[in-house]
Order: sequence, then C-alpha cells, then structure tokens
Amino acid sequence: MGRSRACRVLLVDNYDSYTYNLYQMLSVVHVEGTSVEVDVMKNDAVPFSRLRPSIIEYDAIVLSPGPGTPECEQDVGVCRDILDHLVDVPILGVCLGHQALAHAYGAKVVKAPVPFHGRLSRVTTTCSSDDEVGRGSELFAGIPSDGGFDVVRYHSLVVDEASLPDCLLPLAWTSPDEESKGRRLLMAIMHRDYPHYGVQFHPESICTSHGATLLKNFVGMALKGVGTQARRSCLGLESGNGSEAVVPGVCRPSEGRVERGEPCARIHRGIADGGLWINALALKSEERIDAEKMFLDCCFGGGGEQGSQDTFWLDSSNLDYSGARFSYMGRRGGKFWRRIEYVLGDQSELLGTMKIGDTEGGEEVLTFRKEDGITFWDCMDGMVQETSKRMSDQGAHFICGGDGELGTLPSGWSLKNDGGAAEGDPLPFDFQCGFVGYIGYEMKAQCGGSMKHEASHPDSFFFFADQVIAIDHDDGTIYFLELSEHKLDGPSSWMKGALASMTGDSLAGVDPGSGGLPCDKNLKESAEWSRIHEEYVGDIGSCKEYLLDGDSYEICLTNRLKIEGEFQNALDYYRLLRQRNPAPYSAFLDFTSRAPDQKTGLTICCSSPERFLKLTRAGVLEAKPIKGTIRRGRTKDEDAEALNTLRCSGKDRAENLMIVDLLRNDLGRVSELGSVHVPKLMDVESYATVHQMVSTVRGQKAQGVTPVDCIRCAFPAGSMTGAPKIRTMQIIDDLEMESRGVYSGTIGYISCRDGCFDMNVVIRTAIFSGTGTIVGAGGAITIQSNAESEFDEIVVKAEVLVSTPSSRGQP
Ligand SMILES: C=C(O[C@@H]1C=C(C(=O)O)C=C[C@H]1O)C(=O)O
Ligand SMILES: NC(=O)CC[C@H](N)C(=O)O
Repeated sequence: MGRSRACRVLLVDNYDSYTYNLYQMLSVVHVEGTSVEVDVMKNDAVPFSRLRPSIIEYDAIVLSPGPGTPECEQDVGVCRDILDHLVDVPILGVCLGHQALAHAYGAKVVKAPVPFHGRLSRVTTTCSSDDEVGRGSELFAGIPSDGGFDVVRYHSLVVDEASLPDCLLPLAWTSPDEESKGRRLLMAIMHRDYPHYGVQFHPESICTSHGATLLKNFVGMALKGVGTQARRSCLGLESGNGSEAVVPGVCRPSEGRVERGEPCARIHRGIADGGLWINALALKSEERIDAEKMFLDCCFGGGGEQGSQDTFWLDSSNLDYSGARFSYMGRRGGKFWRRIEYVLGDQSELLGTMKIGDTEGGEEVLTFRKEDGITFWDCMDGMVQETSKRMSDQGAHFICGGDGELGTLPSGWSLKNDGGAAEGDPLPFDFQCGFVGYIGYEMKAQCGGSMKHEASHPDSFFFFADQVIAIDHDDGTIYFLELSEHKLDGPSSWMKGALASMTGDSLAGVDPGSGGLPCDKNLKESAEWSRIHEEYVGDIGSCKEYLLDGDSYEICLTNRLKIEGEFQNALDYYRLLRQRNPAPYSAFLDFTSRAPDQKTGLTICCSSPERFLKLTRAGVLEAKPIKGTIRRGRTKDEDAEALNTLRCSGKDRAENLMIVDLLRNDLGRVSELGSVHVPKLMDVESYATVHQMVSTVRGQKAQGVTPVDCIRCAFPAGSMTGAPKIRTMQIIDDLEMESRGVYSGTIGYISCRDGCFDMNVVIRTAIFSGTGTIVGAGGAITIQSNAESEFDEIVVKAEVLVSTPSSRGQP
C-alpha cells in the first residue's frame, strides 16, 4: 500500500554478451512516473513449468540476443515456451529473440546475404496509421521514419520476409544495397493480435540511435496494454495465487558468489588477526626516478640476498600515457607475506587446490571439492574482504626522520613528509599493500566458462605483499610501504636495508646484453608455433564457418610460440623488453621460490598495452579494451598513413565496437543503474611496433558488489575471447586444442585498501619456466578477416618479444 508501482520486466538471457546492456537501458526507463525493474534469467535456469506461476509478477518480457538459431531448441531454451504460451504478455524479442518470435509462428530463419557484425545500417519503418500497424508505429514513435535511423547489427541469420505468416506484420527494413545483393532485409516485426514485437538490430548498442526511445515505447505499450489482471485471468490464476515470492531462476549481479566458508577463513588466518597499519616512508628525488635501478637495488639485490625469485614489478614507467603514473615493486616480504598458488581441478569433483606459503618456508594446502562449492573467486573475495576490513581507516602513518633514525639518505633524495599519522587518504595511489599476481585464462572454468584444457602453470598465482615500493613518476616521489600490527615509530629494518642498497654499486650499470629469445626469427615460417601457418589459416576458415552459422560475432583466435629449453636471464630479457616495447601495463613477476627445494621456476615478462579493469577508491570501474592493430610504418609518412588507415578501417571499427558493447555489458552487471558510459570511443594509441585502437568504458560500482565480483563478472577480458563470450570460448577451446595459461589472463594488484585493483590483459608477454618459453599472440577474426593479414598480425605481435633490440626501433 502506498508503494509506487514499478513496471516489472523479465529479461531472458540467451547467453549473450549484450544482455546486461538491455538490462541497464531498460532499468532507467521512466514512463509517466513509472519506473522499470528488470530481473534477468538465463534461458535454461528453470523449466517453463516452474517459471509459469511467477509470470504474473511481470508486466513484460524481453528475449535477449544470443548465439545460434531458434531452430536449435537449446539456443533459445525457455523462450519458445514463453512465446507459445504467453500470448497476452507483452514480449519484445531482440535479434535471436526476434528470430525466435518469427520461428514460433512458422516463419523461416535463413542465412542473411552477408553476416553483419558490429556494423551500422540505416533502417526505415512503415508509418501507416491503420489500426493494425498503428501499434507498430507506436513502437517506433519519436524515431525518424522517413529518412530512417542508424542501427547496429550483429547477426548472420535473418527472418525471411516471404515466409512471414499472416499473423506477423513486417515493420522495418534495411535499405537495399550491394552487399545485400539489392535486397532489403527485414528488421522488425509484430504480431497482429498479440502484444509481441521483434527487432533484428540491437537497440542497446552504443552506436544505435534511438535505441532507448524504442525500449521506452515498448514499456509504455506494455503498461497501457494488457494489464496484470487480464493476464491473471488468461493464466487462470488468482491474484497472489501460485506466484512465488522469489522468482525461481532469476540471477542477481552477485550471482554465483558463495559466502566465505570455513576453508576461506583458514586462508587469511595469520595474515592478520588484529588491525593493520600502513607505514609509509616517503622520499623525494631531485631527478627523474630510475625504476629499473630501484628494482635492481632494492628488490633484486636487497636484503643481502641476490636474485629475482619471489619479486614483482608492476612497471608503468618509460612512458607518458595517462594512467601510467605509478609503478609498484617488491620482493619476499615480512611477517604477513604469502605466496598463494591455485591450481584448477577437473571441476566435476575437485574445484581446485590452493597452496599458501610464508616466508619461513611453511606451506598449507587447501583442497576445494565440488560439494564445498567454494571457487577460487570466493577464496580471493574472502581474502580481500578480510584483509581490507583489518586496515586501519586512519590512512597511512608517515615515518619521520627524527633522532637520526634514518641515517644519511642516499644522495639526491630528501624526506617528503614530516611524519605522524596523516588523516584521510594522503597516499595518491591505490595499491597500498595487498595482492599482486596473475589470474590465468583457464580460470574461466569458474565464471561461466568450462574446463577443457589443463594449463602447464598454476592457474593463478599471487603474492600477498606486505612491503611495497611505490613510485610516483610524475611527482618524483618514492614510497616505502609496510604493513604492521602497530604504528612504527621509526623506519623498519626492511626500509633501512632498502635505503642502504640504494647507495653504492648498482647492478643498473651492468649491461643486460642483447638477448632475444633463442628461436627461429622467421616467424612466418617458424615451426615453433603451436599451430603452424597452414594450420592457423585453416582455423581462421573454421572461425568463419562459426560466424556464418550465427554462433559467434567475433572470435579472438590465438597461437603460441613454444621455445624449448630453460632460459636463464629472464630479468635481463625484461630489461631489454621494457626498452624495446614500453607499455603502460608492463610487469615482471618471478614466482620462482627462494626455497631450495623448489625447482620449477616461473617468470613472467609482460609488456601489455591493455587495461582489463581498474577499480578506484571512488568506486569507479574502468576498462580500456583494444581491438584493431596495425604495424607501424618505416618512415614518418608511412607511419602516419598506417595510423590513418587504422582509424578509418571499417573492419577494425566493427571489431572494436563489438568489444566495447561487450565491456559495457560486463560492467553493466556490477555497476549502478545508468552509470555505464564510454568516454572515449575508438581512440588510436601508438606503441613501438604497432598502432592500436583503444576505447574507454566506465561505470560506478554498485553497492553490495565486491571488488572480486567485478573481476569475476568481466573475466576473461572480452577482447581475448570475442562475443558472445561463453559460446565463443567454447569455439576457441575446440580450435586451439590447448590451454592459454597465463596468456590471455590478467596481471595486476588488488589492494587491501578498500579492494581497489588495476588488472591488465596478458598479451605481448613471454613466460619462462624450466620447460621452456611461451609467447602467445592472437587477433580478432571477423567475417571480413583476410587469413594472411591475420597471420601477419600475430607475427608482428610476437616479433617484438623475440627479436633483438637492434632489429627494432621507432620510426
Ligand atoms: C590477442 C592479442 O591482442 C588482442 C587482440 C587485438 C586485436 O585483435 O587487434 C588487440 C589487442 C588485444 O586485445 C595479442 O596481442 O596476442
Ligand atoms: N545477435 C544475435 O542475437 C544473433 C542471432 C543469430 N545468432 C544470428 O547470428 O543471426
């Protein structure tokens, strides 16, 4: 009573990567003071018989786009029953949903003259005022009908207009053009008697005009049309009778998350039982800070030990892209330091095994069985939540130089802060100790994907870093951060040791040599690819089959160079790589343990240009997907031309748009309603050897969603899968026939300060271990792909990792 009524919409998700764009767009519709509440349900969540009693809860149903065809029952799941039985319920089918509507009444769904993915078309509608079509023109009310309007299309199949039964009326068409062999294609339909509508295009795409108006018109008609009461009688139901309070099968944004159980409690036990303080010693430099020297002095050679084992370096120096202001580094730390290694099980009985090691060489092994239901994500979530809860909310405690405690500072450096506890958030960066490491691609098995190939390295590896060096490249400041149970009065022994190692002889002066990787430099013909040239070209052909069949819109196909034999100098290699290919999300991670009995090393040298996802302290989520790659020119003119070619390339713009819409979807699952936006669409950035097309997608993290939920809901990065994500990952598993491992996953930090994180996409990366070196490379395959150019693209991407510096250089 007194509660204002909202229009309730059930959105059936046909496993698409754009469903949550519809969710977001519908959720902000207001029709004459009535707001809209949307519930999302997977098309196979519950059988129709269980859903049916709850249907009276809804004023309208939207059937999402998706892979496949309505001819295949599994592809549309419960949609078919909904269309067959709920004739009085307002229904809007989008793309696959539209095709399902046509198919339900006997129309034919056929191959379109050409598949159209992520491209725009002009659509015109009928605007007759006769009664029947009057309802149709209501759907398009306020949308220009004469000249038409531009829409984004993602489809290979189309409803054959000639096969429409009398009860289905055509409403909109594309304009005939050469590509469609002079035919105009059917773009919208409605049922003559029932409130059922279908649109072939995607109203929710960022580049469709008037999409929001169309959805609003649909909601408006749903509210006006057949009311709930009428439907109750049509269903033979009394008010409130038979409807379940919680609608079965409906998923929430935090869907899939399990509250921490006892095993998770065991993980963080010992990391901190009481409160935690961040102690900071901040020094200012007169000169530009040399991050490499800092790493070599304080992490490689620090503390009397030498070697890069158990070290990390999130390296954003060497570059002036915005967002690349801070670098973080560290090594095996203090009391709270941990190594956390996760290996996936078969997923049918064993979900996975986690090994947690400490500085003393102690190790705990936790096994998670299917019946525990606790995934890697739940563990991570538990650890991040628990540690951030323990952080003192008084901000960092600055250490002063009083009483000569600090000794003589290295020359050129001075103390930045006067010491004492600084209120609020005095540190200008987000990683204030916490987790740093990677999540491998196969972890998809626990967030919507399936388990197909076992990886040769751990599926995830993190350090819990309690001692971190943060460098502010803009401000010339370096921060030594250390977690402790009590505020430190003076510098810790680690801080003193690090300061001492900054003076005196430095390894930074030692020439890293010229080491490229010991492999065939003719990558085009190299036998070291997992799938050699011909096989890869064959796979591109298979991708096109899937695209033609409507199973995918874009497939990120990848390959791996596998170089046998142990490689000794990963750190020297990385020092060269960061010069050869400076990139904002570079990283050096060495998981080779210092413990003498640990023989299997794992060192990752990454020069990624791509941000997967970031969460700031203000709760802003940001993804910066890259799609579109072109080799740089050799001369200035050639280079400018290459940049322009990329900027104007229809194929690359389509690739990029598909992934932007996908990331909007992934952020839409975890963001406040109406907050997802695209501040930059299809910008071009230039790197040492390639130009890249980059977009920026942002959203405001919703209440009740945890930082790890955000990563889980967007993992793996859509730019590494293609769209729709889940079906396309299955296609990739079948074609690639092996695991991608660390490549295609993500590297970065999750801070114990509020769980802020910044994670990259693992590309342009060499992975070294005892068994050999792996370099992955791939690219998006669309129907417009040329197989040879796609192979050239993976060659250019891998080249920068294998070649020697002399063969490279900026134009
Ligand atoms: C797969 C790779 O890159 C991905 C594919 C890109 C593309 O298709 O243009 C660009 C950046 C990455 O998202 C790779 O570098 O190996
Ligand atoms: N986006 C979609 O819903 C696509 C529908 C169908 N799989 C096609 O390709 O035509």
